[in-house]
Amino acid sequence: MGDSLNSSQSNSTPKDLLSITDVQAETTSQKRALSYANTIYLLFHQVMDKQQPADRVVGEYFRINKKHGSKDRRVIRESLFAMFRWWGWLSKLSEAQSSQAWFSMLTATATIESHAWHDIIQAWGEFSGLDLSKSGSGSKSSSSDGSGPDAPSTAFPCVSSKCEWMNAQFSPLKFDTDELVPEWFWQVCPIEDAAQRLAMVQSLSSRPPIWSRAQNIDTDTAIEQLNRVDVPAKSSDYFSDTINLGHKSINLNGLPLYKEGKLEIQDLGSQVIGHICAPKESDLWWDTCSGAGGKSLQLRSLMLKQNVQSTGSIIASDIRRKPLEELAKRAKRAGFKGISVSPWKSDELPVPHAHFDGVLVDAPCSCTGTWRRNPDMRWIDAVEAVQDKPELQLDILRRCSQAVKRGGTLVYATCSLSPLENEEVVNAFLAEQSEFTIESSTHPFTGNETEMLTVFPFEADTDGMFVARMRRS
Ligand SMILES: C[S@@+](CC[C@H](N)C(=O)[O-])C[C@H]1O[C@@H](n2cnc3c(N)ncnc32)[C@H](O)[C@@H]1O
Repeated sequence: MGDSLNSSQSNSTPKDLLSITDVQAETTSQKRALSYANTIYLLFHQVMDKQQPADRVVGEYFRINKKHGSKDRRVIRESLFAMFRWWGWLSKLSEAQSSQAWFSMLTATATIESHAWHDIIQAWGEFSGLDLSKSGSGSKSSSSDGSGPDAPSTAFPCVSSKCEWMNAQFSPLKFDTDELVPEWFWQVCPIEDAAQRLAMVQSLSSRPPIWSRAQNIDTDTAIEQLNRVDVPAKSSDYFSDTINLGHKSINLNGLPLYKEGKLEIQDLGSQVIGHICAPKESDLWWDTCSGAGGKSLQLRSLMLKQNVQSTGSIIASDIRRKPLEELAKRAKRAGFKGISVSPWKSDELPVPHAHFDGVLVDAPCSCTGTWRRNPDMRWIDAVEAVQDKPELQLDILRRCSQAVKRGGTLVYATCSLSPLENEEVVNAFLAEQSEFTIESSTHPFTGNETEMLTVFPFEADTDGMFVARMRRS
């Protein structure tokens, strides 16, 4: 049994452990491979069986199991998250319910993701009994110890080539790219065009980079400072304050720029929403579902970019107190004075009616647009995650719209890719509220002029988002 399974997992039932009676680990690599396999198995089942988000499960596991070094953490974390990305295919291998099947899944995952820990992958391959020569695999990347960044994989440049490999390797089983997301996703997020459908699967099967925003600092200066501490930061083609921080995880608290409030993590797709709000420097905005204030901070930063003496301000509200406390910390770190909080205490507005130049409703939603970062959610959630939301979304939008003053702006946004939570909610609202009309906007990534704007993840390597801007007459 792998040595990763220590006393911290003692309340796990035996069925939580991989039963390895038919595998003999002899070499050091084999022993480590076995240990990783056990840990990944345990974490995978904790996520799937208990429906707990993988991020939280992994975070908690490493908090308790401090003995893991950085390579262990990387192998376990990346293998686990990769398994959710490919679970639509791997689940077909799991039907055998044997330890060999688990090793086959680990080997297939590591191979199609071109992971760098070759000694471990080789051991998993040996335990699985797979004949990897069958499908001409053998993608290698530059780092053999798993500590460095992976070289880009030339073996599997796209999801179709990965699919071909699976079909060749595991024949007579059949694999199709559409299966990488659950069937219900296509029902509530229909895409007719085959090329777009493939692009959607391709993006949902890969991780976006870490996107951030420079605030209170010139973007080029921020990028220079980040490059000096080996963060591969670069600008984006779309917004002047956006910084792409690459794919490697970063210790933000070790970055002076972050500690000084000059760098905020915010996905580029999410940044589109602030630009569609387009607040003027002296505006008063209400961020109605602010969470920890990603958009509040962006709105304030956009005001200050127009005028450092900006007199504008933002009131942030949420039904949860903790994120509002976090927002207050972030605003303090940035030195932003114009942000205050006003929590929701009931269905009554926590702010005055007909008072704001702009109201942003970044509504609670199914979060299907964030599946690239949380690949487990597609298997934990069911279609109800989408179908349950529109009634609440329309209710929040309806109530919050009362705070918009005449001539003011109302923006509705979600990180859902489903028209049920997006266009249909906005259309239902417009049908009952004749004072509001929709305004068209330019999609920043496609250049299309459109009334309601969906940011698809494949357009600019982002999360998926939706945003619509309305005006009160
Ligand atoms: C999509 S998140 C907001 C993300 C945030 N705007 C940001 O940029 O980080 C939706 C937020 O709506 C809040 N929420 C849920 N139900 C709500 C309700 N009935 N009224 C107001 N806020 C609600 C949630 O607590 C959550 O923080």
